[in-house]
Amino acid sequence: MDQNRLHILSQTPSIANHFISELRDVTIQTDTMRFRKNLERLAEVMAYRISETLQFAPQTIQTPLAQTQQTLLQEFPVLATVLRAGLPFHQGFLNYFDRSNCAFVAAYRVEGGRELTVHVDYLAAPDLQDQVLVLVDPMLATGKSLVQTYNALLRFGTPKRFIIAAAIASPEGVEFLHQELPNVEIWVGALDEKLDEHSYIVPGLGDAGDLAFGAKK
Ligand SMILES: O=P(O)(O)OC[C@H]1O[C@H](OP(=O)(O)OP(=O)(O)O)[C@H](O)[C@@H]1O
Ligand SMILES: O=c1cc[nH]c(=O)[nH]1
Ligand SMILES: [Mg+2]
Repeated sequence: MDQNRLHILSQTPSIANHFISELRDVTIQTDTMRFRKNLERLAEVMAYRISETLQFAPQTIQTPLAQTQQTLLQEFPVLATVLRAGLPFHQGFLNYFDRSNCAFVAAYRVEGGRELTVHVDYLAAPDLQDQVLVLVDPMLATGKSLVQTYNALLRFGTPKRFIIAAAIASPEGVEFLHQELPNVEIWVGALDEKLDEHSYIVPGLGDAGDLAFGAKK
């Protein structure tokens, strides 16, 4: 796998590993508020790490006592999020990139057929032309949701840089994204072993949307 286009937070031991293991832990994850908070906390760490790769420039700031030069972000990335599991992860990014414009997409996996399909309907986005786009979704399983979401977002303009941020990814999903979206940069909390026969990530954490917001009927 191309290391320049795939960044795995858990490869560098940090407090993020605690958030990831609590997300996975079958006992701790039953506390839905803690589950959402851990997604948010992991997103904050990832936002910080991604911020180090963005463009900064010196800017003059007036304190009550004097002027000082600070090196500040030149532009905030657009944060796009896939409902519904994406919401707590999105909040973590927004906590740090607090001036970002946001896009929301409703995409869901339709299970039960011979092949898993993804349905995209609601889409609201700002102008994406020449923006840095960060597409956040905690689970990168087959990668179909993210590829379809990105393709649907292109009608709002072509970003100059495209970053995907996920909590947990499968090797199959990462491979698929690299194939379908040649310039994508992928950031993940952890890269897991495989997908199971229902396209769930193993070991993974289960169904992120259900764990955050309750089982779908
Ligand atoms: O990589 P893929 O195979 O496309 O799967 C990943 C998608 O699955 C989850 O959403 P889900 O469809 O379960 O919807 P939900 O957030 O409403 O639970 C997750 O948040 C991703 O969007
Ligand atoms: O393992 C998976 C795969 C897709 N969506 C989830 O929430 N979990
Ligand atoms: Mg789900």
